[in-house]
Amino acid sequence: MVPYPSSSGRRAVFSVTGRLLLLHRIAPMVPALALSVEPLARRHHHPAIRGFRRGQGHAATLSARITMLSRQDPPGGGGGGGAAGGTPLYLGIDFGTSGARYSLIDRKGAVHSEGKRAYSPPVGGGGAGWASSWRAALFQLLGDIPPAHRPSISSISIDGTSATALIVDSETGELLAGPFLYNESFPDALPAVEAVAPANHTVCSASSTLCKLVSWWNTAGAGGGAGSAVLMHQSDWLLWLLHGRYGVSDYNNALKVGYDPAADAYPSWLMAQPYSRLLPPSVMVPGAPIAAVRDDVRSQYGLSEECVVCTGTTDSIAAFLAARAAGPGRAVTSLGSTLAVKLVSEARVDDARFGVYSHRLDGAWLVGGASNAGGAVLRQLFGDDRRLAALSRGIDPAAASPLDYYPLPRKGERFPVADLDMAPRLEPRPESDAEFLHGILESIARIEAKGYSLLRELGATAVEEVLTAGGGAQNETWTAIRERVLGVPVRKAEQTEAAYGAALLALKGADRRAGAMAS
Ligand SMILES: Nc1ncnc2c1ncn2[C@@H]1O[C@H](COP(=O)(O)OP(=O)(O)O)[C@@H](O)[C@H]1O
Ligand SMILES: O=C(CO)[C@H](O)[C@H](O)COP(=O)(O)O
Repeated sequence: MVPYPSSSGRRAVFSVTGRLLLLHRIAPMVPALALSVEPLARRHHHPAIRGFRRGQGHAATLSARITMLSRQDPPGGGGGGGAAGGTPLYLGIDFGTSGARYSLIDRKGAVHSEGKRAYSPPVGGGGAGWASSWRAALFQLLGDIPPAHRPSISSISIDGTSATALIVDSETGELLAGPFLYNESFPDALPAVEAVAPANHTVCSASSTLCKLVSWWNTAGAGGGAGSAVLMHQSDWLLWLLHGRYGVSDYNNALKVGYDPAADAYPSWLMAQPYSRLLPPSVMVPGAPIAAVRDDVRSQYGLSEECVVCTGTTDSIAAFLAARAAGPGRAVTSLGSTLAVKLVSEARVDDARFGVYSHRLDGAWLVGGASNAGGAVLRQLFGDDRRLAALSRGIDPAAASPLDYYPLPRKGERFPVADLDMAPRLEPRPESDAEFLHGILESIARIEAKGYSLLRELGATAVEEVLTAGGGAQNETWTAIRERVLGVPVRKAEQTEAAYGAALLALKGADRRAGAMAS
């Protein structure tokens, strides 16, 4: 057995099959999550963890396969060279649907290092496997950062997919239930949520975080099983792995559990519910300093004692931040696995009937929603991105496709139509793959256009320009099709990765901490 370096009173050993098992209890603050991690992770002795229990109380054997896709060292500042003169650096990490990425920037916004890791759920599926994949990807990415840069990292922030939540035991750190993913729906809980929330409130969607919490509460929590259970959003949980404190979130992630960003508080109708005690009590602005990095993680990865972990946001808001769109009428469409629109609006608009909600960002309202039609269906139908790019080059974006699809990866749509039972529509399929792709790209553009016109109909500021983020932003043909269909200028953002937006939040958090220390 290979002894795991003991630290803060815990030990774990790798079994001969390279599986990480914990021999005895560990410091309660250390995240508890037992997984049999492929030997790959052995190189990064990340904090040991405890038995991983889902609602059934049985240890789950999970294997997270991590594939390092790429790491680019920036020209001139890469490899072991490190930031010149120890320039303070700010780390953003994005946990999207298909993978995790990091971006390490300086105060001027120059990228000193970036990288990504694809993750895949363990064989046999299972929600719990996602937590182990995310956790493994987090520590793999920290290990991918050039060691020479790490002491200069002043702050860290993480974005995750919205309405993605976990139920954790705050006594042991063990995962009690979930993760419940952003596009999973819990219609069983909808009547109970609609009975307490205002009509058409953001939480009145079966995929809302509140429906996920209430569904768990009705099956496991109400009977007293909720003792020390707490709700954590995906980015809260990943940040907690770094700082070890419970009860902290941000007002973007907390929106879909019912937090009111205008009042900057949970509404009384929510606080009156028995399950409200699971909610994170400290909901802060995105990019607020939380705490220093935990000693074991800091020493493991060579981070500075000054490095501070900061609150995060959701992935599409991080992408919005990266695009630096400013002013009413400016919008960012994230073309990732899904299609998420964010429009800067003077008026707040929330209407669960259409999957429309408003996020607060500093003094503005980001009105929008997210459709399940997006890159996921492209990958499903055309395989890798290179083929997508090659086929796209054969399409004339000036010609409108006569094909009328609704390209969902599976049943269920959130925006601009909130319909759990909406089925994909991808017929008739032409002989030519290029024609088929043209129809799909144009049909997703029509969904995007419908989304922006719906926001206008509901009272939001009219869209004047759209910047594009996410993997689909690379597709110039699609950009041209979208510009024709939307009827407003559409262009690729200079920074298309949400991780860059998370790094900007880390920069804000470092400045907030400096300001607080100075006052
Ligand atoms: N050239 C391209 N044209 C259209 N879509 C693309 C292209 N390259 C990548 N994509 C899409 O981008 C998506 C991945 O983008 P990303 O922003 O990483 O998404 P997420 O964070 O949701 O996983 C994939 O679903 C893929 O289909
Ligand atoms: O679809 C998603 C997956 O990438 C988004 O995370 C999410 O639905 C968008 O939510 P929000 O508008 O709260 O950022």
